[in-house]
Amino acid sequence: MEELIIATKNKGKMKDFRVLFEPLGIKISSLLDLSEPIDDIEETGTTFEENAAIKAEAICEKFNIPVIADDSGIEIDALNGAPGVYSARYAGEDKDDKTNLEKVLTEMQDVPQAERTGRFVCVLAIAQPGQQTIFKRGECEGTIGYQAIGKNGFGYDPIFYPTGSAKTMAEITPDEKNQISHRKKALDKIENWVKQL
Ligand SMILES: O=c1[nH]c(=O)c2ncn([C@@H]3O[C@H](COP(=O)(O)OP(=O)(O)OP(=O)(O)O)[C@@H](O)[C@H]3O)c2[nH]1
Ligand SMILES: [Mg+2]
Repeated sequence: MEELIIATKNKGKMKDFRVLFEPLGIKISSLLDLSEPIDDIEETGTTFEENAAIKAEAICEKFNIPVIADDSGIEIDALNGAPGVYSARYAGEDKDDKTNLEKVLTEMQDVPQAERTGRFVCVLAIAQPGQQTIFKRGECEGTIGYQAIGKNGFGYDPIFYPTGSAKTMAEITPDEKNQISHRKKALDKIENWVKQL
């Protein structure tokens, strides 16, 4: 197989995927790497599965080749599961990582440590011409900090402490993140599919 398209415009996700796909010897391209510009795909679903399917199927139909899409986010128990599927747009349609995490920190400022639990969720959808879309889910449990710490990663990584870690997801290295992340766990479940491409 020459290359696999990941139906995303998120550069942070693509960095994760490059680390994850490298050992498999597979070249991946995002929607930003293609020779023609791709219109934004509206995420009208209310679940990670629905949105991942919308993205994967739209691009699979367009190019008639296998496509993976990632729909992901952070679920915070004290916020009844928010931001959830709205993680990218939590503070507005301009999808700004910093204002998103600042909104969460403000909403969480009076929540005690014991109630600051949450998880990252990643659902991968695999769309293939003429076949039913396949879904795989990975989750990474942790707690929400009181301030943003660390420069690595993206999104909510600077406020997320994976269970058992004294460092945020943005303080650990990309390799360390990709051993424990929701994205890695979901990808592990499709490794055999990817290898047979
Ligand atoms: O700290 C984080 N570490 C992660 O590992 C992570 N994975 C997802 N997220 C958050 O969830 C949104 C996804 O929303 P999303 O799946 O709709 O993606 P997106 O709109 O950014 O890009 P696309 O793939 O749709 O083109 C992202 O923007 C982030 O805010 C993460 N935050
Ligand atoms: Mg999106």
